[in-house]
Amino acid sequence: MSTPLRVAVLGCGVVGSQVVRLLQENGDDLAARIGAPIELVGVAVRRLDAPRDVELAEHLITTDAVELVTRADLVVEVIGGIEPARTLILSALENGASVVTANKALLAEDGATLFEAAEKAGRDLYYEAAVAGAIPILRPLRESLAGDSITKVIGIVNGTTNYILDKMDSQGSGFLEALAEAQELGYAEADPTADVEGFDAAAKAAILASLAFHTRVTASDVYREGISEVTAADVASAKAMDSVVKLLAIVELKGDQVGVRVHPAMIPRRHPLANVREAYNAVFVESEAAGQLMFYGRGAGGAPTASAVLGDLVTVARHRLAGTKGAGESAYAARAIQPMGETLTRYHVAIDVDDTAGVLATIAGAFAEHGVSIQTVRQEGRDQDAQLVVVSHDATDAQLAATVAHLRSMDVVRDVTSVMRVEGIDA
Ligand SMILES: NC(=O)c1ccc[n+]([C@@H]2O[C@H](COP(=O)([O-])OP(=O)(O)OC[C@H]3O[C@@H](n4cnc5c(N)ncnc54)[C@H](O)[C@@H]3O)[C@@H](O)[C@H]2O)c1
Ligand SMILES: N[C@@H](CCO)C(=O)O
Ligand code: NA
Repeated sequence: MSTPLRVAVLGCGVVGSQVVRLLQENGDDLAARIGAPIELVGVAVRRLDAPRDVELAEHLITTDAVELVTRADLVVEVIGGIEPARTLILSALENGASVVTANKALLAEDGATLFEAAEKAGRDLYYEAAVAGAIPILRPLRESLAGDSITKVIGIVNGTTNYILDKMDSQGSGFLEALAEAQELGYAEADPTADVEGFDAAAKAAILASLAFHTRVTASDVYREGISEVTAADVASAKAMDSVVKLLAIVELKGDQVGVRVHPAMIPRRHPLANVREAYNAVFVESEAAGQLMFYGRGAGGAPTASAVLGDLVTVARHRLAGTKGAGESAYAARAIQPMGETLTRYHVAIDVDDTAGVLATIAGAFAEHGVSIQTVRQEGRDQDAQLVVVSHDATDAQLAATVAHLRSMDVVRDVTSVMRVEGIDA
């Protein structure tokens, strides 16, 4: 066998500790699969005395990540966040190391700098763990589907928010209670705002859009709404329509433009994404020749994420041994981003109205005034007032937003109790 490949792991938290565990437990198999032994030369941590979920020889632990990357052939970055992760990855590449990272926040903010550095260094930068954890989705987009034309990717790509929405739907749990459980289980980001407000899903949407459409999409290009405004009333309203609320990431090709958005949406319970429970993720891909493909599995958690990291590590190690590297960034198409206002969406709107003659026609008139056609209306009478639940046909997001603003200003409208986009039913 060849001389050992030296591996440095940066960060020993939820994911890092599982990467270290698998490296230590599966060393012989990994060596056989790669064709060279893997030698763990160090694990960079923030604090030497912090409790860790993995047994680790003391001489391997260091707080000097900068020094550690200078003595590794393969660097695994699982610290997260922008700095010092970016500087460490750049310095690893400059030193000739191949890099594996799970850091979607960094890739979505400044992937271009990292990809250019990897290209310049002639080294690999792999990041399967960054999107949908254990699910192989980036490699299928980069490699298996490289000969096809992808038209749309729609997915549940954040485990924490899916866990919260699932518990609200199935157990009537409160938002904060479900979030605390998701944090306890290791699904949430260090700052769970990234999950709850959709930043994490938006970073993943940017990465998916870049790969699917061969263009550069950054986190700031993504239209983003999180789930902090989703109420028990929204969840109940969805239930009444035999639907569920999910946080969706949707990236699609619209002519020459790329639509890229993250927001909660109601989807019918019969839709396959409706059955994605707890912290599971699922991603649908539609492409011209292959048609529809679905990827499903654990999108968060230490061991599942470490599985994707190790898969990349084996790949980049094999490349090192063969004196080659994988394909770099493919951004030749340079597409513009479609403004959210021009995106075709559908709305579900629940409205408390005065139960008087002609109210239905008045409400329908408001939709018509903004050019929005109605698909269904359900009315429930309740003493002096009534609730109307309207589901629109496809209209631009701008038309729908204007309709809701108009409804809110009307005398017959007591309250607009739920507004949510609808996905997954035929227009
Ligand atoms: N947890 C998941 O389910 C999951 C899934 C996919 C991707 N990720 C990504 O993996 C990365 C790590 O996530 P995590 O959940 O393990 O986070 P974590 O907070 O549990 O672990 C990060 C660790 O890095 C350490 N650290 C911070 N600064 C450091 C420094 N300068 N040097 C060395 N160590 C330092 C922290 O002390 C912490 O232990 C993030 O990019 C995250 O987005 C996480
Ligand atoms: N915090 C993320 C981790 C996986 O990327 C989630 O909940 O999905
Ligand atoms: Na993945």
